Amino acid sequence: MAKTPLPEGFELREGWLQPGEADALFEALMQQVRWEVHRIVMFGRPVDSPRLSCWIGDPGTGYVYSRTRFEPRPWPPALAALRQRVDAAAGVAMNSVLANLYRDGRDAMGWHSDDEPELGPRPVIASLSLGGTRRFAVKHRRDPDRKFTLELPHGSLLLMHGDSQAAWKHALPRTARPVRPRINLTFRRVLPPPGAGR
Ligand SMILES: O=C(O)CCC(=O)C(=O)O
Ligand SMILES: [Fe+2]
Repeated sequence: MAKTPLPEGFELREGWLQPGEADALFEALMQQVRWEVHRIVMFGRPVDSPRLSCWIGDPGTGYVYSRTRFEPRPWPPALAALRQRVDAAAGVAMNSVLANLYRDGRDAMGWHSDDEPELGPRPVIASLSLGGTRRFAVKHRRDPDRKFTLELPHGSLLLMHGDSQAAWKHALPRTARPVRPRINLTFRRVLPPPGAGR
């Protein structure tokens, strides 16, 4: 069936992983990832983020997120081979991934863009979804009439590139529907700080 094309900079590949492969990856990540509550700063106050997370990456890919610095944990075995496939799909050598576990419909992520300076001006982000399908909401930063939602099913890969972060915000809203736990992996390429390697 024909689907409405997404705005430039967004591309959804459903069934990027076969269901069996996606099931196995979900189970492996549940075991291998050190899931923790990240504290973020909101309106100047520290709050627990409503989900479990783990920042994973190569050494030197420390990352500031919601004004909190995270040092990456090493890559779990389940991601070692997957990483190369993500790189091939995205056309970028990813060096880090933010893993999020949404335990139920109350876990969520608020409106933001992945526009941290460490990612450079037009980052490529590859977002792999596993487990329960959740709705991903996108809205334009300047034009409130431009917005859309996407269902992100088990095994799907959402690629965001170009102006997707500079011009748009995204969120993973809460839902009152019963939903299975969901893991999302957003692979990123953190650039070395200016002056590094000289
Ligand atoms: O869970 C999702 O699909 C979104 C995650 C996200 O936006 C992020 O990690 O920056
Ligand atoms: Fe994001």
